[in-house]
Amino acid sequence: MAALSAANSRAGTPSGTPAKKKGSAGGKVSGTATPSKQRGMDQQQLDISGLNLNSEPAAVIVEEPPPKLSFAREALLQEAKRAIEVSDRTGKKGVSIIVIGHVDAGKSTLMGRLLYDLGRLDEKTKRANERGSTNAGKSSFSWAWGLDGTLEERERGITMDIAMQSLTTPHRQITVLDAPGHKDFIPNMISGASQADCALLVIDSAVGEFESGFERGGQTREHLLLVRSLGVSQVIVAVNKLDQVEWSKARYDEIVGLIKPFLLQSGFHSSKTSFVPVGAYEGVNLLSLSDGTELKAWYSGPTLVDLLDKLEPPARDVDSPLRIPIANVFKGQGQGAAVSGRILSGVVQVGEKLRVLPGDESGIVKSIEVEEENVSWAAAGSNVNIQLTSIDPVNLIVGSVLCPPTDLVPLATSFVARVIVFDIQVPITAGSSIEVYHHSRDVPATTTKLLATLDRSNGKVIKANPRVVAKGASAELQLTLRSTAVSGAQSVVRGIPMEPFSANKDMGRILIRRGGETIAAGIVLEITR
Ligand SMILES: Nc1nc2c(ncn2[C@@H]2O[C@H](COP(=O)(O)OP(=O)(O)OP(=O)(O)O)[C@@H](O)[C@H]2O)c(=O)[nH]1
Repeated sequence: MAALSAANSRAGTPSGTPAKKKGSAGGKVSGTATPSKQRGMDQQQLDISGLNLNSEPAAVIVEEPPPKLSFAREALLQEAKRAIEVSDRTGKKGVSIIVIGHVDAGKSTLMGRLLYDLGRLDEKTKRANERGSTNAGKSSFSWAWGLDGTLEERERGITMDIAMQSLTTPHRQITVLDAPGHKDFIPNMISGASQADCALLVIDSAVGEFESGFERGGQTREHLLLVRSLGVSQVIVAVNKLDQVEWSKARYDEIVGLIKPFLLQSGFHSSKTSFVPVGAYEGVNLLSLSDGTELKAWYSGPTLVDLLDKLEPPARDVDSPLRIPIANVFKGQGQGAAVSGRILSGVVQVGEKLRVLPGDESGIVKSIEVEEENVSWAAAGSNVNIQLTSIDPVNLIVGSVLCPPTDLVPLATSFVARVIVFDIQVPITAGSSIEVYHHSRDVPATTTKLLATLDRSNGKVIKANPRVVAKGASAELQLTLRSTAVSGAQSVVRGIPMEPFSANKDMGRILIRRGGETIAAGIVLEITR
């Protein structure tokens, strides 16, 4: 977990020649804290830098000459396509997964144990985590400590933000985003899900626990709906803690029987869903079934790693203009800053000038890091850390989008969206106050018009200008952003950099929340202002 500590490493997807292999602790780059250093950073400092509230007077900036471009645009595209083709044919394919599930289902334990079994967590750290968690009276959380890095997360025994790790299976290089299960942290989970290709849903099979996670208000359903709405189409369901139900096949079958129809209803294709029985704490059926005597009596299917190893890598939209929504900002002393995020489309190279939207500022790419390695370029589908120079860090904000100065993302303050309404109790009416989520950005908005309710199967209008939109409906809504200015301040609405779904799928998805509850998800049809 430990979200702000993010970026232990990033998805291994085609990118330029590694310039330098770095140690996992990362190094200091030109006096700026690199993302991999963030784990050790003071929490308050991180929060402040994320919010851009730093009131320190600006330091005198001595400009270093910006790096030069290595490739002309066409040559870069050719190089990227060639490298992707070679990597797909011969190398390990890169995929990003988000680990989701109800609070305490065992997500961090499962990932901590898997990292250990795959050799990514060394014996010394494992023992330190065992000692630390035992001393804190939380010995059952020792595996989770591998991911739950902040003091508060360890004290509370819950994940609060997205932690990022990478692991390698025989044919895949996997970036793992461990999402918080607690409902208060759903916005962090939304930000993580928009960087993922696949989901790993962890279910607690204990009697009563599965039920409370799956019933209305539980996070199992909400997480599944959210990730599907954000474009994730593959899901592996790990039915965990089977040791607590004596490895009962009947219980496993019961859970699979209830989750399967829900996955289909939520829009997952059955060929892209799989189920696996596991015991995360003991490491049963993660890498092998060898310790699972009771499980072996009735299960001989794939292990979790077998399933991870078959995940389909994302389609890479290399030809479209570059789009990188900023998921995290890491500021250090002096000029520039590092940002992390997923390249949704296009290719980026060192030396390139990038515009930050919203706003008028541009920066120059000083370095790019993918999977703990500095590379000269990176393409769509990669999760990157980018060091930007020639820009005041105050202009780098979580939720902004990096793009080429010649191909700007439209800034929307009012738009039409087609949405699916979740299982809500109070229907949506015109003039309702809501919040729009787009990647890592959330902005207050109003449902200015209810344009139509639609038939979910064929998209035909059922009723134009309906008075309300109720649960389960599909509808077209006009949404308008509201100002976040406090009273007395000048009211300025900062637009969201977004594109219609027809132009760029990943830039055209939104979620709508109200009062801490996700009420609808949808796609942007048209930007009206
Ligand atoms: N018996 C048993 N307990 C487990 C297993 N896996 C996890 N646990 C326990 O479940 C509790 C919660 O585990 P976490 O890994 O923190 O759960 P989580 O889903 O990451 O929690 P949040 O991120 O806060 O939602 C801990 O006490 C774990 O030891 C398992 O296979 N068997």
